[in-house]
Amino acid sequence: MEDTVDHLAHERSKAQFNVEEMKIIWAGSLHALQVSDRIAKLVASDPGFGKENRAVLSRKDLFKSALKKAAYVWKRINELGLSEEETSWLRFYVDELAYDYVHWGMFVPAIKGSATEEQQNKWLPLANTMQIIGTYAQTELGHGSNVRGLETTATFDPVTDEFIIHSPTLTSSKWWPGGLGKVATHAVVYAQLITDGKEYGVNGFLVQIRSLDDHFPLPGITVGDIGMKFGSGAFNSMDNGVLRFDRVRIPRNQMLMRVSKVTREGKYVESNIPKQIIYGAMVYVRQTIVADASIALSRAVCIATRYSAVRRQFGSPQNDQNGNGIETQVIDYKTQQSRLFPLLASAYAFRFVGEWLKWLYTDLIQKLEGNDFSTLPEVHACTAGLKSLTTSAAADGIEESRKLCGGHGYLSSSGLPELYATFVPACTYEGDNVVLLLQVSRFLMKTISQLQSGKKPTGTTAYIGHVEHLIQCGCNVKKAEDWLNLCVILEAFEARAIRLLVACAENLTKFANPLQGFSELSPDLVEAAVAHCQVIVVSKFIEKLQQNIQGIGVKQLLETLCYIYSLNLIHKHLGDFLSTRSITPKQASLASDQLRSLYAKVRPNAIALVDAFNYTDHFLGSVLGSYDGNVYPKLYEEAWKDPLNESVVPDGYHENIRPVLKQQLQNARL
Ligand SMILES: CCCCCCCC/C=C\CCCCCCCCCCC/C=C/C(=O)SCCNC(=O)CCNC(=O)[C@H](O)C(C)(C)COP(=O)(O)OP(=O)(O)OC[C@H]1O[C@@H](n2cnc3c(N)ncnc32)[C@H](O)[C@@H]1OP(=O)(O)O
Ligand SMILES: Cc1cc2nc3c(=O)[nH]c(=O)nc-3n(C[C@H](O)[C@H](O)[C@H](O)COP(=O)(O)OP(=O)(O)OC[C@H]3O[C@@H](n4cnc5c(N)ncnc54)[C@H](O)[C@@H]3O)c2cc1C
Repeated sequence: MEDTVDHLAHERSKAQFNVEEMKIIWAGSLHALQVSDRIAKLVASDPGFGKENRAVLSRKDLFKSALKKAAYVWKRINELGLSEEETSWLRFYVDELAYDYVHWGMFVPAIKGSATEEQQNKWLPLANTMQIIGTYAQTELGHGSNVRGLETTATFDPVTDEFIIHSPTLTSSKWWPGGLGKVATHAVVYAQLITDGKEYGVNGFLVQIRSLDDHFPLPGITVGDIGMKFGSGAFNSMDNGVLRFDRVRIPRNQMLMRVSKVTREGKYVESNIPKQIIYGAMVYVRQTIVADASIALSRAVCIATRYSAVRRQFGSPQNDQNGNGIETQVIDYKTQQSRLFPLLASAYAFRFVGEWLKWLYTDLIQKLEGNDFSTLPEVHACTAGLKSLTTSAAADGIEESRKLCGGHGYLSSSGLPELYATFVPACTYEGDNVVLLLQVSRFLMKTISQLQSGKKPTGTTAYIGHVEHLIQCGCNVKKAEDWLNLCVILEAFEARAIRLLVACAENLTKFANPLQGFSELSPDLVEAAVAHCQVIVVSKFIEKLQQNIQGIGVKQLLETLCYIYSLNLIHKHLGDFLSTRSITPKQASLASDQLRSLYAKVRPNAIALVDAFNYTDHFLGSVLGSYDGNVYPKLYEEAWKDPLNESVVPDGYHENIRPVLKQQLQNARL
């Protein structure tokens, strides 16, 4: 008989804030909550979107199942006439990685960002109706981070008015593009443009790779899948691919020509649009990955928090002297709280910074339409830095959540192993996280050097303009409660960041060769970039608190989470804060005292804070994290579904177990 008891009801009754209002804050608006909730329920109730145990499927079955779901997604979108907003929620809740992620997430944005209006008019209707399926073919076997080092060539032939796309070496083979291996019919291919015997750097080209009639590769094209990836399920439903060109010809007008073009005569012509716009699809996706990080982390934290409230270990004050009675909920252990609650706070922090980053990106797009490119460097630095910071923290946080669930967290049915395996490559794709932080530090060093010429930093670097104050200011905290001041916290973060940045800038001047200096100091530069990105996250959390926040207790809880996020970072990066004298050892110890009180404030609200994510059991896909907390029957039931339990005596018994046992028996008799 099905258990309908809510095992977490008592926990829910302890909440000191309005959960429904918090749901609105998490979703971004009442409208967003209503739409997402409606689509989540639609997905959860449709058997076509049922989640099989992906971990036990063979690669081929996994891939076939992802194809089937992607086709069903497309069918339902069309049948239901879903809007763009509803469609993205649908994909989100279906939660199955397939070629369509790269088609919509990169191929279409690359065309929108780098193609001329005429080219967009031709290609976007085809892509938007999926008459063609595209991928983003930039990375090669030999080069991923170093985009300028790509080896694929696109040589203009003025006789036929065509480009010849060629893979001159093994290392020039395109390697990794999602959806390329088995599905994509087209690709935006990044290649070195050559015309009139001269090289003009990397540009994008729209290339058809498979026949639209029989799906065979077109002449001159070699294409396939690059093989199994990390973990069970996870990215293995995606056909990341390899692609080689043997002098494949495409019409000249399939070069994406918004930024620069090649004329009929073969002349390379640059526009006044910055060349970096061809990297625009990456900026777009990095911004979306920050939102992914908050989702992935909140999902793991939701599972770990609910399970921690259900799981009991060891005695409690209510026990009798024999240790019998109610055991302690593991969420009540202070060590569990000090590991779990900062992750909960980070999930909220990343949600808010992601929301702000989306605004910053939208603002950039509006400015670009008016040929205003002024904010591009800052948007590049923010998207690169925040993508790096949030994905690294989320990946670590998912793994910590697994450990917080003890042994059961290691079971596939906990949902955590696959969540980790699916999310961890976000630290690499769309730019290796260290490489991206080096981009941020390059931008920051430039900002600092421009101070001397009187240029006033703006936006996220505005605090750098207060360098004199921040270099010499001291933190005023004298007792633990003094840390409950957002201005004090923000100033400590700004002081630490600027002191690290200025130290890097000063050290760089000691090198005659700036490039050598940059390389020599790169570990310090990365640390300074992280400190700067943390200033952004903390300040955007604080800005969120200044908005009109409705609902009993909601603002107070968010403030508590903001303090936990910040003070825990101080605790984690204590070396930086102390070595830059941004705080004293005594203040560091007061921050730890304050953190303990903050954890106590979160404790009664923990379950309600994860309920506010509004995740369905279908989306969570975890026997440990289900809403009702009915963990043990679900774990037990799930175990019996494993293919190994289909027979009582396993396949292979007669060949490989019985002979061993027999041997043991004979040895014993001798
Ligand atoms: C689903 C299964 C169930 C499991 C559960 C899962 C649930 C989990 C929940 C959520 C998870 C959701 C997961 C979703 C998954 C989605 C699928 C994702 C698909 C992934 C697709 C990936 C695609 C890719 O990776 S595409 C390839 C990306 N490649 C890179 O990023 C390369 C990185 N390298 C570079 O960007 C550059 O080469 C460089 C910037 C590092 C260096 O370039 P270079 O030109 O040499 O640079 P430099 O000289 O330093 O710079 C020149 C100036 O240009 C400026 N600049 C550089 N880049 C940019 C830019 N992008 N925009 C603007 N400006 C830029 C730079 O600052 C310099 O400026 P300056 O003024 O001269 O200083
Ligand atoms: C799941 C997945 C999906 C992907 N999808 C796509 C796709 O759809 N399309 C596509 O084109 N690509 C895709 N990629 C490729 C991805 O973009 C690259 O792997 C990524 O940009 C990193 O490049 P790399 O592999 O060359 O790493 P490398 O640059 O070789 O990095 C190796 C190591 O070197 C370090 N390093 C490199 N350069 C520097 C430096 N200058 N200073 C200091 N350290 C450095 C890095 O930090 C790292 O530790 C995907 C990758 C993955 C894992």
